[in-house]
Amino acid sequence: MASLAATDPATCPGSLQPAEPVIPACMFAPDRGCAEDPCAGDLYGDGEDTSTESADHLDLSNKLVLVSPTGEQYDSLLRHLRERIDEGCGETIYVVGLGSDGGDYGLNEKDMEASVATVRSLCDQIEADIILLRERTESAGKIRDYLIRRSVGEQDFLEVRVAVVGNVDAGKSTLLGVLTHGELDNGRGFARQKLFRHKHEMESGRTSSVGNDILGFDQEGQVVNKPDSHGGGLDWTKICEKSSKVITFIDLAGHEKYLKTTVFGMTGHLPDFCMLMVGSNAGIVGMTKEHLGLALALNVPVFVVVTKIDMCPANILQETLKLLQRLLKSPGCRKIPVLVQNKDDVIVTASNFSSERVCPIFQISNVTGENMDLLKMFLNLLSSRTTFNNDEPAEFQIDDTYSVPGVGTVVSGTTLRGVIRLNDTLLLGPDPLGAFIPIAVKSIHRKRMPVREVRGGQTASFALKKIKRSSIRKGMVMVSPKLTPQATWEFEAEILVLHHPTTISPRYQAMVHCGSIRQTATILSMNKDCLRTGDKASVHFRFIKTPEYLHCDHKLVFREGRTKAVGTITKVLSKLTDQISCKNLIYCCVLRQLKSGSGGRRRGGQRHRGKSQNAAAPAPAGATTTTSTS
Ligand SMILES: Nc1nc2c(ncn2[C@@H]2O[C@H](COP(=O)(O)OP(=O)(O)OP(=O)(O)O)[C@@H](O)[C@H]2O)c(=O)[nH]1
Repeated sequence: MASLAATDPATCPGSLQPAEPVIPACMFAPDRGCAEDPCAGDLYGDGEDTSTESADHLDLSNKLVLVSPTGEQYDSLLRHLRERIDEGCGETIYVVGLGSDGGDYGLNEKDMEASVATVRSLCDQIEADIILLRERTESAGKIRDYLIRRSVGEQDFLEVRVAVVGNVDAGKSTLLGVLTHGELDNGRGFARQKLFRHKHEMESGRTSSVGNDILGFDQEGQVVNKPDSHGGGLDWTKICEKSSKVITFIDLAGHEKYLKTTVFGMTGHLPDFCMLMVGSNAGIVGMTKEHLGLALALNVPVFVVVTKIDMCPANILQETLKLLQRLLKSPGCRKIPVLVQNKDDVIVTASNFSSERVCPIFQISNVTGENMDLLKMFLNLLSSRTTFNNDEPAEFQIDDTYSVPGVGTVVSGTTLRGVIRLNDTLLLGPDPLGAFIPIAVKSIHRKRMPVREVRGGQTASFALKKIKRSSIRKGMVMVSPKLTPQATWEFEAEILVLHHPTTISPRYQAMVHCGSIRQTATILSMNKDCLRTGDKASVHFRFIKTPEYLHCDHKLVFREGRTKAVGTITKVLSKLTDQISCKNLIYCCVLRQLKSGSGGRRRGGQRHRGKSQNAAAPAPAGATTTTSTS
């Protein structure tokens, strides 16, 4: 069984035995191969898992249950598989030959054949494709892992979003160039040239914008991307048509000066996973910890890709891996780092990845292509974390707007829940007064491909009827009229200050990122006098420019320069009375400061900018009329 400890430097050039003991990959294996496995019960994921028996009372824990199931057992197995596919957003890894009832593992040839025939028949019933991932031999025979993925038509594909972060020069753009264009790098920026979107990026070699690149996998798990032989461009429509799964990479800038864009990419583009890139020669430098912290704060599962192993001396690589593992295991991260070295490790880590605690680490070279196949296999096995329900009222968050000649105003973003169909009328808002207006969807594109509908978890662009681009901004939403949406100026959040040079106190202003909302907010009050790095508090915020559409439990990032806080919205103050009482609170605050003569003076490191006066001024128009015009 693969494990870090089993690494042989001789067989894996450039990769060395880490000095620290690390968790073996088999700890998470569905086969419970490690006797010392303390969490096997929780992480066990094979087809005969008894944990889902709530669906029915039948015992499906015997490895032979698939050989010749009774009618009742068959129905039960079908229900069980359906549930797992729904949970996995359209796919699951199914293990044949592994009972959870304590017997020997493995099936003989004949029983395996019969079991696989049963699984195939189950897959036919639910219209799913089945791909063999691996076969291994145990004491009583063979065990096989299959990927079962719901079949999708030409117009449909499973969608997984991966945010790509890491310090400048870690090789982010290069890896995306290599993955999506299928050509290796030359170590001097060849592969990344295909991705740069702005002239200055081409010249400086630095990513500044949020870029989207796609990688399609067909039903067999093979990459379908075929760059055009002339311009080297990718035909997204062709990729999507041929793919059963499309990975969208959200390529985020590594340089600190583009942190605002990076935070927006992480909050506004709703990544399912985060790929943290680390240059093996440079190690954990610059923005690496910052980006990791951001992903952890937003509860996005992270996997790490260590690049440039072709040019890194063995001792430096070892040092980087050691520091990386120490960082991941530290109390702030509480991850279980697992070094991925072969296909078994890929399957084991991918099937346990959504647990958020496992953190797979890949070591790759964009120049030689070493271990690229493992990374691709892992990407193909990742499943979306957004489950969707057809019956939920639709909600779509806007992260960009365009004016397309001949089409009109187009908005792009992510469908958070429900289904949006062509010609649906949704409510768009909030406008500066907090109002929502009815708007019809003229056409829908997914990855540049025209479609008739989009579902929760999918990104899309909508052409809208009779609306100017200037009246739409990032952070607005389009929602089903059933939701009777309300905009709000104020909210409460539990926040944790990750970094601040001095102290934060009421009237402090900073940029709030929440989903695709990006707006300055003022702290009106909090349950502590002031906040320092590491402090937690319940804080009352107020947007300074326009009201926004918010939900409780949404994650937020609050930042200004190097100051950063993360948190969760606990209360949305949308009622008129709430807001009036908050206005009173502001006046009291101003009065108190006038009396004490401290008005306008800097307190505890808080920054007073022109804008901060807005906070203490009477609420702007619309503040008292929280809203809903449908
Ligand atoms: N030898 C070698 N060079 C690499 C590898 N990966 C990337 N490079 C080189 O490293 C340099 C930086 O790579 P980029 O992809 O631009 O780095 P980045 O992380 O996207 O940087 P920003 O966009 O500025 O955040 C380029 O010259 C690449 O050719 C690798 O695996 N091996």
